[in-house]
Amino acid sequence: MRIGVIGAGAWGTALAQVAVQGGAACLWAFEPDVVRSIREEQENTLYLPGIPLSPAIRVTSDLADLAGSDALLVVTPAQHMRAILAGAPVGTTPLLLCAKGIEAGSMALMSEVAAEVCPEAPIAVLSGPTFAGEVAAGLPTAITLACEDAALADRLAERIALPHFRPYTSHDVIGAEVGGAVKNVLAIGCGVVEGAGLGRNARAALIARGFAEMSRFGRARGADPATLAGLAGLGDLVLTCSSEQSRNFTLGLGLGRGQSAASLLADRRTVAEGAATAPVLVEAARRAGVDMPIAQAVAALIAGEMTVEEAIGALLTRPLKNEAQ
Ligand SMILES: NC(=O)c1ccc[n+]([C@@H]2O[C@H](COP(=O)([O-])OP(=O)(O)OC[C@H]3O[C@@H](n4cnc5c(N)ncnc54)[C@H](O)[C@@H]3O)[C@@H](O)[C@H]2O)c1
Ligand SMILES: O=P(O)(O)OC[C@H](O)CO
Repeated sequence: MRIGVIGAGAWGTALAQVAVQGGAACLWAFEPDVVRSIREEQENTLYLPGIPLSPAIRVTSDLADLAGSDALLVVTPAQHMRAILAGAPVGTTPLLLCAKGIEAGSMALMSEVAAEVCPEAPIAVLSGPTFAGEVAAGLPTAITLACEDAALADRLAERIALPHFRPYTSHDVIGAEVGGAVKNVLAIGCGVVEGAGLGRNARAALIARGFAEMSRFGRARGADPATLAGLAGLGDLVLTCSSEQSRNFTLGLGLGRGQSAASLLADRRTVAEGAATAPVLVEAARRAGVDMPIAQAVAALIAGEMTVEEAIGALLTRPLKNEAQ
C-alpha cells in the first residue's frame, strides 16, 4: 500500500517516518524550505529538528505527486484542512484524518469537512496520545484508528503498525475526533493551572472535570463513551495535560504566568489547535445545551475577556452539584 502524507509539520513527518517502514511513503510539505531540508539533510529542521529521517521518504511540494496513493494521511492543521483537501488528488482514495480540532465557522469535525470536500473518499480517523518526537524516535506508542468500515480499519492498521507503534481499531469516528479536539482545549486549562501555581490537586480536578465535559459533549455528538475512556479521549487528555512537550499545555502555562494570548500566539510557527478550537467548541456546546465551564473559561482567557484570577474565581464559585451531573 503506497501512503501519501499531506502536511509535513511535526506529526506528518513522524507519520511518514512510521509509514515508510512498511512500504512506499510520499510526504507533501507546504513550505519549500521543509522539502529542501528533508531532501538534503534527511531532517525536518523547521518542525521536527534533531530527528534523523529515513532517506526512503519521498518529499514533494506538489500535491499532484500524491496521485496513485492507496491511502492519504491528512495531517494539516484543522483550520487549513478544507483548503488543502480541495486541491489534493483524492477521488476514491481512503483518507486517514490526523488533525485534532473543530473548524471555525462551520463548527464541523474533520470527518464532516472531508465528507463535504471529498464525497467519494472513505474516511478514517487516527487519534491518541502521540507526541510526534517520541513516535519519530521509535518510542512505544498506542493510538486509535477509527473507521465505520471495519475491513478498511484493519487494512490501514496493518499497513501502519510497527512493533513500537500500535493502532487499536474502533468503529467510532466521532468519538475519536471529539476526544482529540476537546483535550487540546483542556490542556490549555491545565497549563494555566500549572502556570498560576494552583497545585497538583487542582490539576487532577481539572483533568477529571474536563473529562466529564468531554464526555457530555461527546454524548451530544453521538460518540461511544468507551472511545472517550480510551486512547483518543482520556489517554490523550492525560498525556497533554501533564507535559511541557504539549504546545497547548505550554500556551496555557504562559497564560497562567500572566502573558496575554495575543503575545503568546503572535508569530508562532507551530500550531496550538486548542486556541482555535476553544471558541468553536464553546459555541457548539451552547447550541447543543451542553455545560462546559472549563472550556468556556479557556475560550474567555484566549479572547482576553477574563483574567486568570477571574476565570479561576468563576469556576470555583459555581453552585455545588452532584458529581455525576
Ligand atoms: N505534533 C504532535 O505531536 C501531534 C500529534 C498528534 C496530532 N497532531 C495534530 O496534527 C495536526 C498538525 O500538527 P503538527 O504538530 O504536525 O503541526 P506543526 O505545528 O508541527 O506545524 C505546523 C503545520 O502547519 C502547516 N501550515 C502552516 N500554514 C499553513 C497554511 N497556510 N496552509 C496549510 N498548512 C499550513 C505547516 O506546513 C505545518 O505542517 C494538528 O491538528 C495537531 O493537533 C500533532
Ligand atoms: O503538542 P500538542 O498539545 O498539540 O499535543 C500533541 C498531540 O496531540 C498529543 O497527542
